[in-house]
Amino acid sequence: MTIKMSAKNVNVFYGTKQAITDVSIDVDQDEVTAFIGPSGCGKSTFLRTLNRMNDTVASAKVTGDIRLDGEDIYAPSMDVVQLRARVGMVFQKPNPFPKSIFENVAYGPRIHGLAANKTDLAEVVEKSLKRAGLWEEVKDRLSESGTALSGGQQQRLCIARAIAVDPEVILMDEPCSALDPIATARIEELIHELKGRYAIVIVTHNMQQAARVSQRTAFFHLGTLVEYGNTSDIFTNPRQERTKDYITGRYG
Ligand SMILES: Nc1ncnc2c1ncn2[C@@H]1O[C@H](COP(=O)(O)OP(=O)(O)OP(=O)(O)O)[C@@H](O)[C@H]1O
Repeated sequence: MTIKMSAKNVNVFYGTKQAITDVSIDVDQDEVTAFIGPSGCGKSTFLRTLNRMNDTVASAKVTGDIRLDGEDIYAPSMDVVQLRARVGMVFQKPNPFPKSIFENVAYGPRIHGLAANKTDLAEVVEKSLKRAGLWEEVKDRLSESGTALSGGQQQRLCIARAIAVDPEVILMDEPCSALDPIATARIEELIHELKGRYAIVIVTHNMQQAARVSQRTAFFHLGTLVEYGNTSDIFTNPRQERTKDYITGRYG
C-alpha cells in the first residue's frame, strides 16, 4: 500500500456535539476507498476533514492529525485553496457553475495559473472533459450552459472541473445519489478509469456500489470507524459483529 493521506486520532465536533470520535485511517494512492455506514454515522463529516471543507462550517472543530504525502494539512502554513485543488471534491448534487461548459472546466486552471495562454487552456479543458468521459457529448456545444446538461452529464462536468486543476486525490460524497441507474453506471465506470491516476475516496449509501467500485472499505457507525480493510473481506468476512449486521441489512 502506498499511503497518500493519513488520518490519526481525528475528532470532529459541531459545537459541543461530537460527530467523529478518534478515527485513524490511511488512504491508498492507487486504490478506491469507500466509506459506508448508516445515515448520520459521520461519513460525510469525516470525508470533509480530508480537504478542510469543514472550515466552512462555523461550529465545526477538527482535532487530530491529517497528512497529505506526509504534510500536515491543518498546519497554519497550509494554503487551503491550494489544498482543495490537490484534494478535489465532487458533491452529492451536481453543482456546475451557471456558466458555459467550457468555463466550468477552465475556471480552476485559470485561477491557479495552470495554463500559459488560450491554446493551453483549451487543451486542459479538452483533456479534462475527455478524462471525465464527457468530451464526445459536449465538444460541439462548449459555450452552452453547464446547467443545461442532464444530471449525469452535470456530475461528469463536476468531475472534469475537479480533474482540470490536476488533483492528487478526489473525494466523492455520494456522487450518484441524485442520478438514475444508467448515469450511475457511467460514473462507476469512470471511477474505474480514474483509479490509479488519482487516489479516490467515495462516500456511498449503497453497499453494492461500494462493493463494485472500491478495493478498500471503511465502515463507520455512530461517529467511529468500526472496521477498515479490503472490500472483499469487509463484505464476505467482516471481523466485527456490527459490520456483519450492517452488511447483512440488519440495520441502516
Ligand atoms: N453542519 C452541521 N452542524 C451540526 N451538526 C451536523 C452538521 N453536519 C452534520 N452534523 C451532524 O453530524 C453527524 C454526522 O453527520 P454526517 O452528515 O457526517 O453523517 P453521514 O454518515 O454522512 O450521514 P448521511 O449518510 O445521512 O449523509 C449527524 O449527527 C449530523 O446531524
